Parts: sequence; structure tokens; C-alpha cells
Amino acid sequence: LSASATTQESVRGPSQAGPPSTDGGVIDTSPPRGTRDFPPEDMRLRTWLFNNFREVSSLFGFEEIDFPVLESEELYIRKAGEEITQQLYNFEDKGGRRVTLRPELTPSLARLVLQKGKSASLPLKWFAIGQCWRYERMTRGRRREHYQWNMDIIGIPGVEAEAELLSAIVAFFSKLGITSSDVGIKISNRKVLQEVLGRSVIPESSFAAVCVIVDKIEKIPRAEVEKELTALGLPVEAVDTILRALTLRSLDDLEELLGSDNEAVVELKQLFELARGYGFEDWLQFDASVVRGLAYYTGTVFEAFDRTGTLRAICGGGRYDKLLSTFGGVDTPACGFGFGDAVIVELLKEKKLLPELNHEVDDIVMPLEEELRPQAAIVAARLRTQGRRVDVVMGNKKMKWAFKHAERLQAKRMVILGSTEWAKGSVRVKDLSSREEKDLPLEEL
Ligand SMILES: CC(=O)Nc1cnc2ccccc2c1
Repeated sequence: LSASATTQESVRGPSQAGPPSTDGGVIDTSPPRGTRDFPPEDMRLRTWLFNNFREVSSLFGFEEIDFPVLESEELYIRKAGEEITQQLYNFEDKGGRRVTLRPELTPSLARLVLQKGKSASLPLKWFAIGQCWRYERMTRGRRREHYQWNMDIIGIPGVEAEAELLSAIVAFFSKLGITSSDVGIKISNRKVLQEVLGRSVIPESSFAAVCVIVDKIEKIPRAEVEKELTALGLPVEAVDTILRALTLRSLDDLEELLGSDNEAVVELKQLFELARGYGFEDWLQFDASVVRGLAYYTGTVFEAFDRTGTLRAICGGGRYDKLLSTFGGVDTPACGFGFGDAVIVELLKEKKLLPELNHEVDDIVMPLEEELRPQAAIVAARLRTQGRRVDVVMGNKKMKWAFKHAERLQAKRMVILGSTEWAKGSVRVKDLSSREEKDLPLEEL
């Protein structure tokens, strides 16, 4: 349907009804604000990326799960001031229910774990790839949807779970040709902040809110962070102590500040030791400024970054040991990460690591005359049964078109049906790389 169609009929034809297009021209063919279509060339890249997500998940023995893109709003009502819960793509449905398009996958995963209850034998190692949504005032022109790969381990309190997740992230980067000189992973632990805050009087309830504010330290001016922290009721000296603690860049300094029996110090040391075992320690660096912006993290937090510093975080995650109990479930330790589909593609572009992905078939089946179409179907069916990807030329095309078409689809062979050859039970086969042409009996195809 050409965009030049001037009347509704030419777009939809007289029989079909459709929304009266405004100027009698074509409907608005762009997708809703902040969303994307995936035409074939883009869908090939997305499929390639998701296949890599799945292959790594399978390599680590994870099982795939999925849940609705639509969830009850209550799953995301948190009072910590997170951007993600302030930008819910939410509405009231026709049953008067408060629902929302999910902004992240972890709460759905927690809901599913609680639903499975005791029947789910721990530990669970689940992964999902799902579209997540946000509603931003279009003043910022940012996307309102993206796809996220999540891997989560439920039921393991020890940092061996985080080590497995980090190993999976490193395996994914390596699989795509990204190395530790391209990307690093910053690691910290929210128990650092807990310890530092614990020493100065703030209510436990505002701990999450403090983390959400501190997470913005590199995005908004320090004065703004200080202002928001004091607005939470933090005494000024506590603000200074926090911001000073966040500048720590070595575990030794951390141990110096918090002591060797501090939980954060113990857990981080264990994690770095495991990283040496897995062989990815050169990807990791302790960085106390990493807190991540989600309210429910309680322990280890991490994020992957590009070492040129030009891109936003590539992926991130951490431990969330209280999330299931805040949903009314039994206290169950959990940790996981989210890996978006946007920044990774920007990184691959910059590193010239994007794959060449073309639409390919093995054989083009070309009946030379319309009467031979049933025979062409026999040939195509036979080839497809053998697992060969076949494109049957449709519409009354000439050979010239068929050869151009074969080239576009990078076909290996052109299988031509002519009445003379068919009468002898054979078809003409042209090998499109050697240019060699020969008649073959059907059985030898
Ligand atoms: C770069 C990008 O697309 N970010 C993005 C886009 N959509 C989202 C939707 C929900 C939550 C986070 C999101 C993040």
C-alpha cells in the first residue's frame, strides 16, 4: 500500500471499514509515542540478541518463565521516591481495577514465587525476557518501552548466588566479543550505607529512600543530593559521612572504615574470592558509590559500565532479601539482575561488534509456467521436509526477477521447473555459487 494513496478506498478498499482517516489520506502509520516497531531487519538483530540471552541462561542452568505485561498497580507501590514507580504506565480498567503495564520484571517474579509457595523447591534459578514500560511526559522524548533480560536466584543467602549471576553477565559479554577492557562491573553492598547510617540516627524506613537519592549522585549536582537527604531528616553531619563513605574505592579502605567483621566487608571479600575462582576478577571493581536506584535492594549491588564513560549503565542488579516478605510471603533470600536491550546495542555499535544478519533461504523454487505450480509445490514440500529453507516464487514472475530475488535472499540453489524436464521426471538445478547447472531427478534433490 503506497503512502501516496489519496482516498480511504485505495488504502482499505471499498469493502473494509476503518477509522475515518483525517484528511482522507493514509492512517498514521507510526507506532505510539515512545514505542518501536520491529521490521525484519530490526527483528533479526533483536532475535540474535535474545538468542544470546537464552543461550547464556541455559548454560547456567536457568529455566525460562514469563508473566503478563499487565499487572496490578499494587505490585509497584513503594514509598521510596523511585523514578520507576513515579512513571507507571498505569490506568483503571473497565472493571475499576488499578492496573499498570509493568515497569520491571522482579515484582512479577516475586509474585510467581509466592504463588508457587512451598511447591517451589529452592533454590529457583529463573530467567525472563520481557517488555517493560514507563510513562514519561514526552518533554524528554525518551522511549517508553524496552525489553529486559532478567536472571534471578531465589533461596540462596550466600554470595555464591551473586557470583553465578556475575559470571553469567561476563559470559554474555564475552560471547558477543566484549572484553574487560571495554566493560567493567562496579560492585558494592548496601550494608555499607546501612552501617554508616546506623551510626547516625535515621529511621530504618527511610533507608530505601536514602539509597534512591544517593543513586542519583552522578546524575544531579551534589548540592541537590544533600538537599534531598536533609529533607528526609538526615542531620548534616550524616550527609557528609555518607557522601564521604561513597568515595571509597578499595576494600582495604572499607575494612579500615567498617572493621573486618562488618557484613559488607565479609560478603564483598567472599565475592572477590569467588570471582578469582571463576576467572572474571579483572571485570570487577569495588565502588562504594554504587547503590542502584531500586528501593528493594538489601545487600550486594552491581552495575556494568562502559569504560569510555559515554554510555549509561549496561545492566545492573543486586540482592533483595526482603521483597518476598513485603509481599506478605515468608522471608526468602533472592538476588538478580536486569539487562536492557538498548544500551548494549549502542555499545556493540561503538565496538563494531554488531553482526551482519541477512534474510536467507537455501533454495528458490521457480515454476516456469503457471501450470507447473502444483509440481513446484511437490518439490518445495520435499525440500522443506529435508529441513531446507525454501522460497517458492509466487505471482507470474520472469527468470530475470527470480535470479535477482535469489541473490537478495542469498539462496544456494535455484530449482527450476520446466515442462520438458518434468516430463522426464527431473528439474533443472542451478548452483548459485559455482553457477553449475544440471538436470536432477526429483529423488536426488
Ligand atoms: C534506553 C532505554 O530505552 N531505556 C528505557 C526505556 N524504557 C523503559 C521502560 C521502563 C523502565 C525503564 C525503561 C528504560
